[in-house]
Amino acid sequence: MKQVIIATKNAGKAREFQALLGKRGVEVKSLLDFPNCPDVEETGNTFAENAILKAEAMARYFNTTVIADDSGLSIDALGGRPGVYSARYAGEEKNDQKNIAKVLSELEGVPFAKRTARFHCALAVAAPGRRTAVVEGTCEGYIAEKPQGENGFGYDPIFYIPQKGKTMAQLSAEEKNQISHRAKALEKLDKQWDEIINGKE
Ligand SMILES: O=c1nc[nH]c2c1ncn2[C@H]1C[C@H](O)[C@@H](COP(=O)(O)OP(=O)(O)OP(=O)(O)O)O1
Ligand SMILES: [Mg+2]
Repeated sequence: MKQVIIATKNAGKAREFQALLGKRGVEVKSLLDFPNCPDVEETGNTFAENAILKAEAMARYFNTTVIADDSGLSIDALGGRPGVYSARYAGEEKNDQKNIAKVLSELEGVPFAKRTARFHCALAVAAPGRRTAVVEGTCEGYIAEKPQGENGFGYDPIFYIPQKGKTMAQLSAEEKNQISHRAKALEKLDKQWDEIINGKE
């Protein structure tokens, strides 16, 4: 089976890539399989910039093709925050519960119709000696009044999808993987997929 390294230390993302790429006949390794690999500082101003930073650093480190995901939540009533700061919104410890609590308290009193938000995902594909490719996907929804559901990760319990009448965390993994920002971004790599996994290294 073909293998690809996803440059993430986020177990939730890794699980989703395993499902999404498994369907495409590709086995996924994440940085959780390489506990000694270095951390990459996310100093970019956009999801794309951060995805490129992570993918290129890890492509150099492993000397092979690497895909990185930089993603997050943009809330209109908060001027697009937490955005690229989604993971560390309530502090460097990157605690999902604390991040959710901070968002909910900032949105206190904001009526449902004004709680529009979207998940963004930028994927960068980097390989030694090749130009890095970037694709992006989004998923539209509303910020719920309180967390609901146990599935997924991150902000999923407060991300309400009107078409489903559920939060992202109330969807099964299969359902999330049909509509998520990550799935949409990955679809845009499908035409290049053969080249990505068979590319010269
Ligand atoms: O499908 C999602 N469902 C819920 N929340 C999500 C999703 N996708 C991203 N998010 C949130 C989680 C984290 O707060 C931030 C990602 O931050 P981001 O820097 O890209 O990932 P990370 O630091 O957790 O792992 P890594 O950089 O090693 O890939 O956005
Ligand atoms: Mg990160």
